[in-house]
Amino acid sequence: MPSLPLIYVFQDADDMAPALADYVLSAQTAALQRHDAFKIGVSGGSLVANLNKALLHDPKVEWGKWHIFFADERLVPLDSPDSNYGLLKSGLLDQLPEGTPQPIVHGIDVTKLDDSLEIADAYEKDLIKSFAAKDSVRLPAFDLLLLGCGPDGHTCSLFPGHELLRENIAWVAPIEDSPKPPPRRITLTLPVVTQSLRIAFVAVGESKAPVLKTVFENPEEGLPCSLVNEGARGKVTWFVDTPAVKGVAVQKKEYKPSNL
Ligand SMILES: O=C1O[C@H](COP(=O)(O)O)[C@@H](O)[C@H](O)[C@H]1O
Repeated sequence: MPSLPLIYVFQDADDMAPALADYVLSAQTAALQRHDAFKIGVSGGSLVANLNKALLHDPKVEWGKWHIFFADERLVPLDSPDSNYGLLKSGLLDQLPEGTPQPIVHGIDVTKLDDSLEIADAYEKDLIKSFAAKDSVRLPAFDLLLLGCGPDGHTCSLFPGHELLRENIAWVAPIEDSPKPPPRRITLTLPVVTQSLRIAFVAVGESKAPVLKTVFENPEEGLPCSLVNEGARGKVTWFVDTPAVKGVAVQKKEYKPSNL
């Protein structure tokens, strides 16, 4: 089992899309064989546009069997431009061809927006129910977690140097002081992230190059993305484009389609 993350580099987002689709579909196949459902966690941000390119017109995606959770969510109304739910809906799900079976999307309880702890606890209860982890001791294992990497190295709403990086009891935690607006959010915690069966980061564009240099060349700095690379050894794949790794010393691999 490889201990370093696999890093696939593509010319640009369009070039990346077929490989990303293939990777997601192979996770979907494995999940459907395992439990006839695909339990996937997604980030917001730039990831959604890349998912749109990869999956929107792919007939092999069994949307009706998808259970979509959020790796993190901002505590804002669902129709706010800051909502990760809203972004996924407008940026992908609303564009699916008419008649496409709809996935089950696990959003936050927006009636409790002023109580971040209550929202985090309710989301955790949803995970307990959805993953049948009744004793709430066994961590939920997403079939696939698709993550972004912020320019500061944050992923989910786990920010560099933040105390939440040490959270090892809660599965879902509130954050009231996110350095990136909006400040109030909930996030999966690191133990839940690294428990996932597969994790893929998607990072596109030159603006990601400085942070990816630190993530890959100086993992000892402990940026959240490096902590995921380390904590989920052997399960992490990066999909990046050439500008995102300009000047970064990484061992690039060529993507081999899974022949689905
Ligand atoms: O605030 C957030 O940012 C990260 C990174 O976003 P990106 O646009 O730089 O890719 C995102 O993954 C996370 O879900 C979001 O809440």
